[in-house]
Amino acid sequence: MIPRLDAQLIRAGDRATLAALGEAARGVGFATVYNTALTPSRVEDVIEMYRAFFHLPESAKREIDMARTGANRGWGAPGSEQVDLDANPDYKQFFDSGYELSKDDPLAALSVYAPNQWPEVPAGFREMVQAYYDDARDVAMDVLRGIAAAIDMPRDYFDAAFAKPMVLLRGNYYPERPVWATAKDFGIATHTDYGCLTLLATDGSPGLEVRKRGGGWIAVEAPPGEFVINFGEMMEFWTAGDVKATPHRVVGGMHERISVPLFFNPTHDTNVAPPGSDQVISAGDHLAKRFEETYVHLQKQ
Ligand SMILES: O=C(O)CCC(=O)C(=O)O
Ligand SMILES: [Fe+2]
Repeated sequence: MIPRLDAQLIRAGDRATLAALGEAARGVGFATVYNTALTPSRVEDVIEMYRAFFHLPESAKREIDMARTGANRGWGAPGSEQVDLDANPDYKQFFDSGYELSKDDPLAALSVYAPNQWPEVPAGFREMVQAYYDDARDVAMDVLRGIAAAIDMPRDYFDAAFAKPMVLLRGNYYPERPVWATAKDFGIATHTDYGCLTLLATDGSPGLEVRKRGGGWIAVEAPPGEFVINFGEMMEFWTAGDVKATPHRVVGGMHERISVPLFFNPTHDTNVAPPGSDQVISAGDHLAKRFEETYVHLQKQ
């Protein structure tokens, strides 16, 4: 149901692989990819680095709490994101880092390019996370080129939109599902991602569930080194609904779990409206709007 695809075959333009990718993009909206430039041991190291960060005492994480800022860089406490307004805020914690512009860049004041906040410990956290950020962006760009080809667009159709991309890298930490959790409490409640493509690494634990077109949920698991990919709202706009942004969630269970999504969002000024329409949908406006809806400290009410 969820296809497993070889990233090198996507890159090489292998017909059968692109056909499966196109089918996933138009259908269930999820696939997994393996055999990327990011080796399993590299991904494991990154996951363990995030785990060490999340295991720090709360006081250390509070030092870089994003709730003290007007943006979304640094630590997000439990209950600080509400992705579904019909559910309670998520019980997960997370750490977000993103694209930084030089101070004199005309877009530098926008909150989608806010400066990162790094913890002092664990040692080497910043370096490891930044190196992963750079390499995961290349993997995501390659997959996106494959998708363009798979849906009969020029392979480089999306390239120009990623010059100053609002790419966000997140570490999610799901503790054991709390005893107080009700039917309205989730690790992450049902949502669609906001951008173009999400490249998700997990520690291999189960938890992610993907909504089937006809209703019901499919569990998706991937060990470190195999990535779950899915498509976001901007991609659905941009392809006039050809590519699907599929709802997904994590209810959470008996064991802690780490996942590391890279949200591959384009440059702020990109128009992600359907090609040939006279609509304008600014990627930056859409992202800022979704952030203001879902981060509790940015909600306006
Ligand atoms: O942890 C997961 O498997 C999914 C996380 C997710 O959907 C998200 O962070 O947007
Ligand atoms: Fe998601």
